[in-house]
Amino acid sequence: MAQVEATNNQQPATNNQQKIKSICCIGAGYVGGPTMAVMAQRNPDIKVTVVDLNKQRIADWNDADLSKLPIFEPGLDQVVEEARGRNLFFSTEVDQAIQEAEMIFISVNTPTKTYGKGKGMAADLKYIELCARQIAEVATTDKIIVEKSTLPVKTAQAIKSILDHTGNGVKFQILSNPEFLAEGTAMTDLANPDRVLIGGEQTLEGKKAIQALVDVYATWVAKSQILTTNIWSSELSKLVANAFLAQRVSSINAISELCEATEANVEEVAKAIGMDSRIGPKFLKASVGFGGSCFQKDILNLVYIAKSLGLNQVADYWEQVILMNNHQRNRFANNIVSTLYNTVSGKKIAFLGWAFKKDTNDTRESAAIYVADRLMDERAQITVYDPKVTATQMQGDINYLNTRSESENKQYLETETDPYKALEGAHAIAVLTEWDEFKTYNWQTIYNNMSKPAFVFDGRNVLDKVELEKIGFIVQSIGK
Ligand SMILES: NC(=O)c1ccc[n+]([C@@H]2O[C@H](COP(=O)([O-])OP(=O)(O)OC[C@H]3O[C@@H](n4cnc5c(N)ncnc54)[C@H](O)[C@@H]3O)[C@@H](O)[C@H]2O)c1
Ligand SMILES: O=c1ccn([C@@H]2O[C@H](COP(=O)(O)OP(=O)(O)O[C@H]3O[C@H](CO)[C@@H](O)[C@H](O)[C@H]3O)[C@@H](O)[C@H]2O)c(=O)[nH]1
Repeated sequence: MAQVEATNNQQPATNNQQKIKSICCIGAGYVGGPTMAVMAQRNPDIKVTVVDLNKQRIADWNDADLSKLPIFEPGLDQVVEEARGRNLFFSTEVDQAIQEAEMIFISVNTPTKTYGKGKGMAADLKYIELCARQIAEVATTDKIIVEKSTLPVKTAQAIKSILDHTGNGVKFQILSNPEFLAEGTAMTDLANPDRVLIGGEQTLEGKKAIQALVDVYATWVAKSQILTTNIWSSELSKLVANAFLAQRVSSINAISELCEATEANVEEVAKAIGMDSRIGPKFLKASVGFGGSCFQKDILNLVYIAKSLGLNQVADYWEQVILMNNHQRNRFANNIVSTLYNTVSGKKIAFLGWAFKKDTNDTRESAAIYVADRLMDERAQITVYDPKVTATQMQGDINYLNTRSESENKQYLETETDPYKALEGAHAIAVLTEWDEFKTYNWQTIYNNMSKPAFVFDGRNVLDKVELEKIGFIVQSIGK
């Protein structure tokens, strides 16, 4: 990123610089909601309207009871409470919000395609295109369009082409402003970002648009942290950032298997290599595998782009990050089966955690889903406790895989809202998410109520192995 072209983000706004007064964000999801809440909180003079087609989602954002917000994110409720109704609004009136806004963020989902060309790899841009068409149809005044969603490099060209062919004289500037927040820490990431990246056309009009967005962020982000680039560098940097992060997780997970085979300890290895300032200590936590809506989707997208350009070695290199992650999940599930004397049929396996990481209710691509599916194939009886994920969500996640009928899934997958009940009578416990509360449980009571031998498979290395072994558990961790 240090190599990308820097522009004039240190310069103050000139007299003819546009000062944004009204923002609309299309998409009230995990990104649109928290991002706009912070933007509104930090810019009380700007009216920020977040719109979505999903009526229930908008109703939940407007719920007077802040515990009903559609997204669980520590600290989000306070920010919403401060700004909502003042200059932050959630609405289903998409056309009206588009018309009123000078700047429109597109923050809709860009999932992996499930059909046609690029199926299983390319990003599905149908929601993005729909937004562009709707803006083109409705807009009567000039607008700055901001790509907030994660998009393949060169998407701005397609958006521009749609917008520029309206024939009604309205002028659009397209910016790329990818979001780097991580779920569970979204509010601190947004309040104090490592960097804000803004890409735009390197023309006078493009630079003005970039400056208008820089000014929105500059009310709370130091200008030195606001990086402006050409639009393609910005689009591509988002995919590359996720690929590098995921690559670190797959790298340490690959080493975890080597550690298990050699009596090395992956945490000691991670510490030893992480103290090298060139490597750094972050994102070296071995686990049952990464999940989340972004890593897999974005790497597949990168792989697809490379393949489309005939860059097969580049594609293969990055695809390996995904293959290693799939391997790590399978390895974890297979190890449970082999340790439990090669059969889990009819045995109760209790899962602690279903979310893809702690402090979120998001389950997209969570390793828990794949581990459960594998164990259900072996006819294990799974009981899950997660402090934030609902039973409906868990059933939906398993049904989405289409491995077996919904009624069979119901038969093999149960949910408990009390962790001690979930663990009672279990043959084995599998820790799938690193929720802090798991460390505080009374493990002696849990042991007393389990079938013996009592196994723990700690897919997150969060429990105290030595203490659990003292109680009598047989504990298997990752990479040690
Ligand atoms: N989740 C994250 O942590 C994260 C972080 C950085 C970037 N991103 C990227 O941000 C984008 C959004 O991700 P998300 O997790 O917020 O998705 P999401 O599914 O939680 O939210 C997207 C929302 O857009 C709405 N929507 C879709 N089409 C619409 C339309 N035409 N008009 C109005 N609303 C529409 C959907 O109803 C949905 O509520 C994706 O490209 C993702 O890759 C996500
Ligand atoms: O050392 C680590 C770090 C993470 N993980 C796992 O990796 C996944 C992703 O974690 P994280 O990156 O913290 O959460 P996300 O919300 O998916 O955030 C990533 O994806 C977002 C969407 O693009 C980006 O904005 C963020 O910068 C990027 O960190 C989770 O399952 C984690 O448990 C590990 O197993 N070991």
